Amino acid sequence: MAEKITVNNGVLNVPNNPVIPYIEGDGIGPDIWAAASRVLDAAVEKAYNGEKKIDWKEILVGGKAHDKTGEWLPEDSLDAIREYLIAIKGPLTTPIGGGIRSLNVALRQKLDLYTCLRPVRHFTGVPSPVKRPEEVDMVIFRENTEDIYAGIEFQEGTADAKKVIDFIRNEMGSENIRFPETSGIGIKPVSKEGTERIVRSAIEYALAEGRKSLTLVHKGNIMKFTEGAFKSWGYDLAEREFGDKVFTWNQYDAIVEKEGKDAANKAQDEAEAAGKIIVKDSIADIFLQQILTRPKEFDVVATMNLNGDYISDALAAQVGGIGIAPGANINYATGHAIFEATHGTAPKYAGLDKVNPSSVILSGELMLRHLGWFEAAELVLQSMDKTIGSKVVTYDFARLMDNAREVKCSEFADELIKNM
Ligand SMILES: NC(=O)C1=CN([C@@H]2O[C@H](COP(=O)(O)OP(=O)(O)OC[C@H]3O[C@@H](n4cnc5c(N)ncnc54)[C@H](OP(=O)(O)O)[C@@H]3O)[C@@H](O)[C@H]2O)C=CC1
Ligand SMILES: O=C(O)CCC(=O)C(=O)O
Ligand SMILES: [Mg+2]
Repeated sequence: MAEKITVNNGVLNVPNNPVIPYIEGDGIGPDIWAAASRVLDAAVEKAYNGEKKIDWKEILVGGKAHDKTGEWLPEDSLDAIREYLIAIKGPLTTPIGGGIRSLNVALRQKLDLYTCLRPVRHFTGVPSPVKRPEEVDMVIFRENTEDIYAGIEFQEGTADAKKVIDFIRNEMGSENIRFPETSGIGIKPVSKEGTERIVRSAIEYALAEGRKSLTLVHKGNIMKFTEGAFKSWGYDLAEREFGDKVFTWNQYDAIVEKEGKDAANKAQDEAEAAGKIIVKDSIADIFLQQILTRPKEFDVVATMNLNGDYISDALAAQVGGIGIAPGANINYATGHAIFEATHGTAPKYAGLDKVNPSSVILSGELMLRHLGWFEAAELVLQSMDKTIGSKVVTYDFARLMDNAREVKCSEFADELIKNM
């Protein structure tokens, strides 16, 4: 009998037949969801000989919801995720420059899914534009509820924009709005609480997974009280809450000042040898260069919303592209989580049964792992390795590989199931 997943003190209780809501998504959503759900079902069936099975429950959000109910994000759908805790979704369209605000962002905000977890690793045989893609093995913790991404914006020419601009100029005395008559305005909230909970999640993950370092990525030299504060709050939290489990670059600098560079290097070497997490930071622009030139130096990454958005697509390119980039939006305290691919609705490919379903399949793999269904998750990974290794791939990989056999989205799912 199908049952609900429940949570007790942050620990999930997962029955053998959990109800899991899914949102098919817009654009390529129906193609990739059809392929992904078959693969996930097959992995669970094979791993547990039919003892476990997911009871998928469709919920409507996006174009399909609007067509059927007149609403883009029906309250019923939100209630279903609140009730069943864990959901998985395809991509949802957001119009540019006007129209509805992002439903993807709204889901994250309404359910307070503050962690956007995006692991980036290379699968053997996947084509890449870089020489050593196997050196990329990073896990991005993107803050998911704040920053300029929160959607607090005032359109150019409106009374609201004028009011905000007048306030900034007249009450706050700022002369820095270059063209006050024709500016739109966006607000960038970054809080101590928001920073601390994402950095805490990232350090807990790094410790649990035996990772080596955490890099706080920011543009704090320019945006001092938002991105700069993220860095300072992050270091403070690491030292305060994780004590001798971490060694931070703050501590390194303090040793340099008192005892010199050699002593600081020695302290860092000792910390590494003792298995402590090295907490460091990097300014966002140079970080984007160094993930290309020195990927081995980066491991777990914590950053704000917009940086995390850019970084996740840039890193995905290094390991074969956005067609293979999974993700999850999680609130570790309430137990709510929505698993979703990093990419969007790729409208030009909608309905062609062409695109790579791997991002949603691997988001499902993350979900299985999150549920504690490790055997099924492993089957998905093994079969992905085997299928790509035999050069049976969708168009995105085929165009970068020699002698590949290009298959459709649904055929790629068939191959994965065959190879389990
Ligand atoms: N979480 C979400 O639901 C997200 C939603 N969006 C929304 O999606 C819409 C379209 O955004 P857009 O900027 O075009 O970005 P997309 O990620 O949708 O697509 C950009 C390009 O990425 C490649 N791509 C995307 N998905 C796949 C896949 N599964 N397999 C292979 N290649 C893939 C294609 O490249 P190529 O053309 O080279 O083949 C595609 O043209 C927008 O409305 C945007 O707001 C965007 C990101 C996330
Ligand atoms: O919500 C959207 O339309 C885009 C979101 C996005 O790019 C992301 O979360 O990576
Ligand atoms: Mg994005």
